[in-house]
Amino acid sequence: MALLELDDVSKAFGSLKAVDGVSFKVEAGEIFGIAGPNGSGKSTLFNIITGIPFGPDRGSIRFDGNAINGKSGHAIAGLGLARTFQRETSFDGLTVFENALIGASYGKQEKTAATARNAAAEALEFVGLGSASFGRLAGELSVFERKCLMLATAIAMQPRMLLLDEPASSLTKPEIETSIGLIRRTAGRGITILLIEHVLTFLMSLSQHLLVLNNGRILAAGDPAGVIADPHVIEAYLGTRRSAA
Ligand SMILES: Nc1ncnc2c1ncn2[C@@H]1O[C@H](COP(=O)(O)OP(=O)(O)OP(=O)(O)O)[C@@H](O)[C@H]1O
Repeated sequence: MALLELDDVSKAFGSLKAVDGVSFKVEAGEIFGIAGPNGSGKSTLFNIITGIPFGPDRGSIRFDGNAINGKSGHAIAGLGLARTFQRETSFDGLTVFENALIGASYGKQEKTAATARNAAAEALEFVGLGSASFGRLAGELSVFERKCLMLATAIAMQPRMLLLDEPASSLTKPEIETSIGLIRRTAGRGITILLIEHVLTFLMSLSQHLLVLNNGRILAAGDPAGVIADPHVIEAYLGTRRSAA
């Protein structure tokens, strides 16, 4: 059984079909990449999977055997599905440790206060925000550190699956390399990863499966090398993106 399964899922904003009849499966343990031009529906897809801030208009979404369409974002997170956001999102007035502790308080497993603190500390160390960073205010971190904090907060939830929305955006080349290693190591913890990214080298180096969206619909999906060689993909996406990636 797939860990995540979408069947004919759609979401419209007025007459705009942002996600239009999308079906795919993500197997446990894989890194599954999603590409597509600006406005193709990638973030909306993440929103409707996680229920943050809204679910789909129609279609079925199953996670770990549970129907999750229509459930609240809180309930979905509680089943072990965590996400990060395209823009660095943290509680800027709280410390690094307090942010991760909030993540650790969510998630599938009930945690005692001590277990939650351990999960928060371990996740922060894992992403490279060592104990010297714990007392810093999140709002004072660099963009890269804020992305690491967002990842640590999600990992502290101890999810089965993590949805990463453009983790490489606004990063320098060395930071992108570090981020690739970090995502590989995150998958190595047994966390299944669904990854949206514009930087194609990033997606290609990480993903076992690749899906390309265009105008809310699936343009191509499958083995990454085959997908990026698809003429429809080259026309709709890579033709304008390859030089920028
Ligand atoms: N809350 C909303 N209300 C109205 N329209 C929306 C809303 N969210 C997204 N859209 C529209 O839905 C379409 C898909 O947007 P979405 O953000 O999902 O695309 P994307 O592929 O993630 O784009 P990008 O790569 O630029 O982040 C766009 O036309 C966008 O303007």
